[in-house]
Amino acid sequence: MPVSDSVSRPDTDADGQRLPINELFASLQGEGKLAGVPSTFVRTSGCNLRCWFCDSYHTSWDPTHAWMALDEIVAEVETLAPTHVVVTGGEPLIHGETATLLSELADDYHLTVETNGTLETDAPVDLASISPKLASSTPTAENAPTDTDTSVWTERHESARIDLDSLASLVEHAEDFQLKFVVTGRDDMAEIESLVEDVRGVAKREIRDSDVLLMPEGQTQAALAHTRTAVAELAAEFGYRYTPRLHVDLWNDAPET
Ligand SMILES: C[S@@+](CC[C@H](N)C(=O)[O-])C[C@H]1O[C@@H](n2cnc3c(N)ncnc32)[C@H](O)[C@@H]1O
Ligand SMILES: Nc1nc2[nH]cc(C(=O)O)c2c(=O)[nH]1
Ligand code: SF4
Ligand SMILES: [Mg+2]
Repeated sequence: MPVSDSVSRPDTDADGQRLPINELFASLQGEGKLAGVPSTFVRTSGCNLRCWFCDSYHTSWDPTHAWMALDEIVAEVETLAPTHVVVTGGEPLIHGETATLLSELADDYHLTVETNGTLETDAPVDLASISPKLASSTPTAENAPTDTDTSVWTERHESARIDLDSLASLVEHAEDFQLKFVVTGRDDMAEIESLVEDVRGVAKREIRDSDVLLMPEGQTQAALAHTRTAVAELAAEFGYRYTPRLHVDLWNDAPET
């Protein structure tokens, strides 16, 4: 269960269901099995985790957003050209309304959900893009992207970051899935191997090595320059797939890309 999404809901809900939207834009899918595919991104705000490296700081550590009615979101998606929609965050599955949005889009769009894998959904999903968070993602006083005391999040993040039942449910539920790990270096590999085996043990669906993707940690082109070659070589060595971060290669850390 989410421990806190850091998003206070408005008092009234006269306009029907709404979601806190941080940004909504068309770009190319930059990560994973569909890298390069023109896609519309709907980024919800609020997260139940606090990765120290989060590249969407304004949806997790310091959430900002406009409350948009689901009809408004669908209308905005319809003004954009892509036939693929990526619902991301923050953690989109902390909001029950995300399932309604996905249902409303399902007939007309290919739907990817980017999720940290701690929550289940019964919504229609074509690609569950699951990014389980490793021990190396846990915030500490040294690495947290804020000066305020984050010790409460060190504990919350560490205790909430892996939920095997949710991981298995997401793997089983969607048309297709990927397990997309953010890799900081070789020290992450033992945990990845053991977690993949654990999920294989509970999921009633085959998880091929080609469903396991290693993605270099890095929010900027300069940071990725330090990680991508080593992570690509780890993928080759362990037999997993490598995914670039095309959007960072192309547009660095610009918003709405
Ligand atoms: C901002 S998250 C939102 C979705 C969800 N909360 C999650 O973590 O999967 C979108 C994707 O960016 C990845 N990500 C976030 N910060 C990153 C970083 N510094 N380097 C590489 N990938 C990162 C996440 O692992 C996830 O795959
Ligand atoms: N171009 C682009 N591709 C992405 N794939 C996953 C993203 C995300 O933030 O979830 C993302 C993103 O922010 N931009
Ligand atoms: S789970 Fe996703 S949105 Fe939440 S802090 Fe980690 S990378 Fe950011
Ligand atoms: Mg992103």
